[in-house]
Amino acid sequence: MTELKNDRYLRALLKQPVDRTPIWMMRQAGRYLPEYRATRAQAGDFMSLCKNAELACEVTLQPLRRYDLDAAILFSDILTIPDAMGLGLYFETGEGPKFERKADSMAAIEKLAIPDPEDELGYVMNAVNTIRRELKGEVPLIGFSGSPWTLATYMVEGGSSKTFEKIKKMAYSEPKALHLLLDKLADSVILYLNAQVANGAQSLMIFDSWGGALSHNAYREFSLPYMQKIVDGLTRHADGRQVPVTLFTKGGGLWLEAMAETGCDALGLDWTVDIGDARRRVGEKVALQGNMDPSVLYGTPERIEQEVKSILASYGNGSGHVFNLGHGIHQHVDPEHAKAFIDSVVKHSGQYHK
Ligand SMILES: Cc1c2[nH]c(c1CCC(=O)O)Cc1[nH]c(c(CCC(=O)O)c1C)Cc1[nH]c(c(CCC(=O)O)c1C)Cc1[nH]c(c(C)c1CCC(=O)O)C2
Repeated sequence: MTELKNDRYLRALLKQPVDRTPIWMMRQAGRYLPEYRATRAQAGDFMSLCKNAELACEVTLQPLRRYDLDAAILFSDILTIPDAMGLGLYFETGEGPKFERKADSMAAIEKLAIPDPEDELGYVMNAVNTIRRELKGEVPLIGFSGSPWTLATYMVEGGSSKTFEKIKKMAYSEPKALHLLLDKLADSVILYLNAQVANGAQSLMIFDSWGGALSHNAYREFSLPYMQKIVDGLTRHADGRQVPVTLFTKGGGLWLEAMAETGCDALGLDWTVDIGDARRRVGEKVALQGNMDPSVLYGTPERIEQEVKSILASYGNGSGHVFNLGHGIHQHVDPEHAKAFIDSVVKHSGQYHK
């Protein structure tokens, strides 16, 4: 067990005192960085990059060499689980993820097996091990997974969707089939995340990227209960420390109180909520991560700094805030603007932790 040299990210998630607000960026290893594009070209395609532990480790570390980040995130994808279930994931340039086979009927869903994380997903565990070793205790490593609902959208639709027509049709006409799929996914995610912890992940995040597409009632039927099942099934301690769990429903601002009741440690916020209001609503129950609109990074460094100051002021004094973007960094952002963002958080957040 290596002592962490910088643990302010873990401390903030547990609302323990910190010297300044920690920061990391969703999709911090990605196409906005020229060194990422070079390593990806070397790997061939995106999934080959995920499956090569040395190269996945290299791209995980790239943003940490440039910026004062307080956490590393495993380089992988949420769609590894459906791929391991046999759906055949592939990426077509400019079109996002696609599956060769869909899970769009009771018959197809009944056939799906729960993947063994050390076997079909062994490449992810190799990456976790390699990254944890190469981080040398500098900052904690975040492991992650998609939420069952979000994974199911890709599996039923066969790829990305704007309307979620097929899965919503299933939700209202064949709810038993969808519940079976979500339940199998929750079981798969529990095994997968616990294996990530066993292999070295020090914190976990669940991406419910499409929970916000659901109605008020449907969110409580198809997304939240399965995240609850996951939270209940996770390993919460490793290496003598608590492993904090963050739930992020994009577009989930209306449901923060309900999410905070799951027993998770933190909630991710997109940019549609005011972080100070969110803090008042969830009280002492959970920490908050977020919530700058990634598009602000298209603005000037001065504009970025102004936005950072306003979010810090809205959260106010004390621990429990992990600074982040409200969603992944866009591919056409200037890496110097990402630097201005991170440097502003480092520069202005100390005053809230006196
Ligand atoms: C919905 C979702 C996916 N993947 C993920 C989510 C949840 C978060 C979110 O809401 O954005 C999660 C994800 N994907 C990736 C990470 C790596 C860690 C990080 O730096 O945050 C994480 C945490 C790498 C990636 N995952 C992907 C890339 C780009 C692939 C490339 O190099 O071409 C990266 C860096 C591919 C991917 N994978 C997925 C999409 C929609 C895409 C983009 C397709 C495109 O824009 O062409 C599914």
